[in-house]
This record gives sequence, structure tokens and C-alpha cells, in this order.
Amino acid sequence: MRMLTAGESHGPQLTAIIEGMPSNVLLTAEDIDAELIRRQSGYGRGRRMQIETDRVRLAAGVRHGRTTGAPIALVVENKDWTHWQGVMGAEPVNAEEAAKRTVTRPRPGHADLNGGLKYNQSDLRNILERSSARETAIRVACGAVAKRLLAHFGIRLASQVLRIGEITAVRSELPAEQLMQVTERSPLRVADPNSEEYMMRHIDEIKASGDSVGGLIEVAVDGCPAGLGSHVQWDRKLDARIAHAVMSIQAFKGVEFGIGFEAASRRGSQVHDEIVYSADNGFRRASNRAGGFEGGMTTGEPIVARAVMKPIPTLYKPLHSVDIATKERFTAQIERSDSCAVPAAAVVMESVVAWEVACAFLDKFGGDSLEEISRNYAGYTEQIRRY
Ligand SMILES: Cc1cc2nc3c(=O)[nH]c(=O)nc-3n(C[C@H](O)[C@H](O)[C@H](O)COP(=O)(O)O)c2cc1C
Ligand SMILES: C=C(O[C@@H]1CC(C(=O)O)=C[C@@H](OP(=O)(O)O)[C@H]1O)C(=O)O
Repeated sequence: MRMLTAGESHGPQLTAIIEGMPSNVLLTAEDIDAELIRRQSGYGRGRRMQIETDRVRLAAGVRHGRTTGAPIALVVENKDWTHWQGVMGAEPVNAEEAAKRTVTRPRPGHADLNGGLKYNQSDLRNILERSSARETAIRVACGAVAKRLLAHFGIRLASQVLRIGEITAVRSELPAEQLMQVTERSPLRVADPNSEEYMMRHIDEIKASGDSVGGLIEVAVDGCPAGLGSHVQWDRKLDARIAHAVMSIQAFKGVEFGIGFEAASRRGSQVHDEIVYSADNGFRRASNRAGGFEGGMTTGEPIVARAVMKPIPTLYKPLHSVDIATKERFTAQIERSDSCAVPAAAVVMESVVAWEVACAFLDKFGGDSLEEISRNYAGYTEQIRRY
């Protein structure tokens, strides 16, 4: 399965084309909208989110609530476009008019300067419009399509925010004061509502000081059979593909599976998962420190991936930069920005992981219709049962 996105942050719309989704998968605009709403509802977003009401238009490949096997076209409109038509229109404008609107001040932490150098642009708007995380809206829409396929096979995903800046989510047994101090890492668990409260307060404090904050996100995938992905070729390893997809999310700076980076300081006996067998459950692992992968293939245990999102680069307490036209130093002027987008980014991460798992699922059980894939899946399940 393949997917490409197009669209600028303040252009008319975001567009995706999905190729390779089998026929007869249940899919409605409401399924996708539910995920788009989740992405918009995270705490810490800026004023742009009050303008947008993201809803998908299924422009191709779906009929009467089911996929047809044809390419699927998804459209999410930018409501902000109405304020930006003059600046973002495709029609040529005269040089004087263009000069008035030119962006020559690259923002630290953004794609602006590198993109300007690379694409030889004197107007950095031609870079920042596409590098913006507005694009994550359409990737969440694609992830929602992938989730509909996975749902037919009992594969489910969940995400949670484990950390916002200095605040880490912990279980509720701890007294409230200690919640602020705990930094220990843990396997997937439900974040304590108190720590959610602390996280929101922390975001407010950081915002009030003119700064921004990042965090740590965890995504878990339950119900994958053993054997998605492959050890035989570097680009078929599913953990590597997931890491690629997660790192492609704007502002994501690191990915780990299971105990992840902690493996560097543990002994082997505290890292690897013992293999156990019972007639009822077949082969399992006694623990899941590997986070669901060995040799680039799923083990049948839940996939547990964690990723770091850096603090939002646009700050109300701005950083210095240099104007590309005048070469003069300046401090960035800010109209609006998110102060923390970690909760929203958790939904994005869940979506890109869903996409990669669905791709690997189709690589393994591929067919043109849901029924054909179900037969292949049933045959494989039986093979594993008898192994
Ligand atoms: C959901 C989401 C929302 C974001 N919102 C903003 C924002 O309002 N302001 C900002 O400066 N960066 C924001 N970012 C991050 C930038 O898009 C990102 O840091 C920038 O494009 C540079 O990419 P890089 O950090 O991956 O190098 C957001 C990222 C995500 C995932
Ligand atoms: C629009 C979204 O996120 C945007 C991502 C973003 C950035 O620089 O990445 C900057 C902000 O946009 P604007 O410059 O229009 O205020 C965010 O609102 C969205 O998530 O839908």
C-alpha cells in the first residue's frame, strides 16, 4: 500500500491518495472524522485550532460505506484559507505585490533556512507552508483508513502521553507531590488523572513564560500475529519502518521499542524475553522488553513504541536569527503558535504506526479483497497453531 500527501498549511486543502487498499473494507467519513477530532482536541494548541474544524471528504475509492479497491482520495479543507487566498493563491502576482508579502526571516528550529537554501527560494513562505505540521491532519486521516482494515483482524492501537517537559505520568498510588518528581520509565499503563492535571498546569506555566515544551509519547498495538515484517532485507524490517514513519512527524527526535535506550545500561539477562509454550496459547514471550519485535518481525506480543517530541520551535520569547535578504540579525516576531502539541502528536504517532502495520499486514496477507486477505490470514493462523 502506498500513500502520498499534498497541501500547504494555509492553502485551500490537504490531499492524500492511498493506493493498494483492498476492496470491501468498511469505511465512512465519520470513522476518519473521529480521529481528526481527537487530533484537534489536545491541550496546549494555539489559536489556529479555533479556526479549523477538520472533516474529511472521501473523494474517490469508497462507495456505499465500503472501499472498492480503487485508489482512495481524501481531502481535508483548511478553513484558514479564506484569510490567506491573496497570499497563497496559485495565480501569478506582480513583483511589487509579491515583495510586500515575502518572508525573509528564517525561524530557528524550522525547515525555513535549509529549505530556502536547497530550493533556492527568496520567499521562505514557499518552504514553511509545506513543512508545517498542518500536514499531520491528512496523515491522521490515512491512519484512520489503515485502522479500519486492521480492525477486521482484531488489531487495535492506543496512545498516551507519558511525559510533558518535567512531568511524568505515573500510577495513582503515589501521593500528588511525588508525581512531580517521578521520572522512572514504565511499560504501557493508564496515565493518572492527577498527572494529567499537572501536565496541563505545566503547559500553562511554560506558555506564560513565553516558552514551549515537548514530551514523550507511547503507542501500543495489540493483536498483531507473529511474523509481520521480515529479517531478510533491511527495508522490510517493520520496527525500522515504524521508526522511519515516526521520525517523519514534525518535531519528533527519537524512537525506541520496549525498554529501548535503557538496554544500553542493562545486562543481557535483564533485556531479552524468555520463550514459553502452552497448548492453549502457543509460543509466547514471558516478558515484552523487546516491545514486540525480534529480527524486524513481530513476536505476537504487543508492539510498544515510544517517541520524543521536541519543544515547539516558535517561541513567544523569541530566539535570534538572520534575515536572508539584509543579512541583519533579528529576533523573531510571533503572531500565534502552539505552546505544546504533544497530546495532538500522540494521535499522529498512533496514525503513522497504524499505517505501517497495515502496510506490513498487506505485504504478508495481500489480496485484492477483504475476503481474499481473510482467507490468507486464516491459513497462516492455522499454520502457526500447528507449528
Ligand atoms: C501536531 C503538531 C503541531 C505543531 N505546531 C507547531 C506550532 O504551532 N509552531 C511551531 O513552531 N511548530 C509546531 N510544530 C513543530 C514544527 O512543525 C516542526 O518543529 C518544524 O516543522 C521543523 O521540523 P523538525 O522539528 O522535525 O526538524 C508542530 C508539530 C506537530 C507534530
Ligand atoms: C495547523 C496546524 O498546526 C500548525 C502547525 C504549525 C507548524 O509550524 O508546524 C504552526 C501552527 O500553524 P499557524 O502558523 O497557522 O498558526 C499550527 O497551528 C494543525 O495541526 O492542524
